[in-house]
Formats: sequence, C-alpha cells, structure tokens
Amino acid sequence: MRSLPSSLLLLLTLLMTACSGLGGSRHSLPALMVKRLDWMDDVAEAKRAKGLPITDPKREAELLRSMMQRGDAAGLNYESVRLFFSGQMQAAKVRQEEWLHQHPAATTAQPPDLATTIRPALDEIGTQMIEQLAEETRHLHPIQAAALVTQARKRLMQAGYSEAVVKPAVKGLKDAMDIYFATWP
Ligand SMILES: O=C(O)C(=O)C[C@]1(C(=O)O)C=C[C@@H](O)C=C1
Repeated sequence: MRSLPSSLLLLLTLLMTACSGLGGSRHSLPALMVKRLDWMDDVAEAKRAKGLPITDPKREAELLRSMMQRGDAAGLNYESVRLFFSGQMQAAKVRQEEWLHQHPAATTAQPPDLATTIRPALDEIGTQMIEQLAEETRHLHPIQAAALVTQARKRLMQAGYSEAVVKPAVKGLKDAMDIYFATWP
C-alpha cells in the first residue's frame, strides 16, 4: 500500500484529535502537567520554611501507591501509572531545585501548608490525571498519542519551564503511552 501524503495524515490526526475531546472542557493531560508543576514553587517555599529536604521518599511511595490503585480502578495498567507519575515527580523535584537556586532567600513569610493545602491539591490533580490517562488510552490512535506527547512538551515550554524540568515530565507521559501502544494492532 502506498503511504498517505503527509498533509492528509496531518488532517486525519487533527480530525481524530478534535473528536477525541483533547480540546474539551475538562483539563487535558498537558494542561494538568503544567498545573501540577505550577505548585512546585510553593512546595519549595513550604519546605524551606520548615527546613525539609526536597525529596520525600515516603510521600513519593504513598502517592505512587494511591495513584496506581486509582489507575487500576480506572482500567489502567499499573506500570504505566507508575512511569507517568515517576516522571511528574522527577520534574517536580528539578523545578523545586531550580526555584531554590533562583531564590536563595525566602520569597514569602507564609507559604501554603504542605499537609493541609499543597498535597491535597496535588492529590486532586493526580486524580484528574488518572481520569485523563484513562480517557486518552481508551480513544487515542498511536498517531494521536505521539501528538499528545508533542503537545505536552509544547505546553510545558510555553509555560516557561526549562528543558531540565520538561524532559522528565514528557518522558513520563511517553513511557506510559508506549506501554499501551507497544502492542497496538
Ligand atoms: O509533596 C512533596 O513533598 C513534594 O515535594 C512533591 C513531590 C511530588 O511531585 O508529588 C515531589 C518530591 C517529593 O519527593 C515528594 C512529592
């Protein structure tokens, strides 16, 4: 079979993307990835105020466990959820490091509280991410999955995040998508 002209392929991709609800009213996965990272300046300030290190292995394990459980309930593969959130947390840590480096002194006297404000917000974003991951993997064609990864990179760069932050976040999404589409017919 002759391969499709690239302009037709692009048109098909755009049509399928529009139909899949990527631009719908709920936050898309790329938008949620930006939203999650947007919390990290506050997280860094909250940790500085309390003298806490950036990395909290216990919280990471708890978050992964709870997201994998939610993912399982939504029909998602455990490993894909683990890879996705590992990437987002890695990006989160790089962003916190950058923030502290760029702002050697505290920028606020009263940062939001980690336990009562920040982590519940991150949990809520995580839940929305699971819903979107489930939605995307149900409806996406592999071409659209690749477009979603590209779109995520674009959104994160547009939001002003550095390559060092964007790279692990996008890799997490790509790794998750690869699991679903590796065996696609
Ligand atoms: O909750 C925190 O303490 C954060 O710094 C956020 C976060 C995350 O991305 O969820 C990032 C790094 C920590 O190791 C744990 C979790």
